[in-house]
Amino acid sequence: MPSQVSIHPALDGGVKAGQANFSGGTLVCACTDRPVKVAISGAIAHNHACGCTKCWKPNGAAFSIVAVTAHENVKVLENGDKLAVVDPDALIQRHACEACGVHMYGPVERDHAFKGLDFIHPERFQESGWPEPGFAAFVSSIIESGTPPSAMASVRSRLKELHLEPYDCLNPPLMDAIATWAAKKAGTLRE
Ligand SMILES: N[C@@H](CCC(=O)N[C@@H](CSCO)C(=O)NCC(=O)O)C(=O)O
Ligand SMILES: [Zn+2]
Ligand SMILES: [Zn+2]
Repeated sequence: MPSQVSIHPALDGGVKAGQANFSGGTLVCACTDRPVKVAISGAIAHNHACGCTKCWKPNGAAFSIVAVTAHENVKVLENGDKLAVVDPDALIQRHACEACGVHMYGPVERDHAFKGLDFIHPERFQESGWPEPGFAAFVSSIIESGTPPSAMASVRSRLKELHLEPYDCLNPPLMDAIATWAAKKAGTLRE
């Protein structure tokens, strides 16, 4: 039954619409003692559910909720000494709280279409109203974290029911942006 498949605790009851004019807030990790706090002073974009193994997910979630914001919007407010980069070789330099594991922000500093953007998890905002996820990315990747392949039809069906169109990479606008950047860099596209 599609409705029995769990996607993420914040989405399973239906995707709650956010506010289009949301202009940031404070991200807080899961620690009760000395929580890490990060200010986001601007809009977020491209919010999506992500099934990849690299994004932080709460316990029991098959998908993360992840969006981007401009790097200049990100400022560590409190307890930044608890942060460490999860994988220094990754494109996204995910800064995680070493005590609770929550990823607080992940800048892209490498020469890439996403350079200058930071990946963040809007569900960690202490404020409500963040724009809801609009699609599901890296859906097939949930198999890599243990979802049986036989469950994938139900998962995709449930994502569609939640109006989160499933893609096995990013959605077409983001894939087009990556390809456009690559083509311009290679000199095959000049417009
Ligand atoms: N199958 C792999 C996919 C990992 C992956 O490529 N993740 C994407 C999406 S993260 C948010 O949308 C990505 O861009 N990763 C770059 C990075 O992690 O630095 C898996 O599941 O591990
Ligand atoms: Zn923490
Ligand atoms: Zn991901």
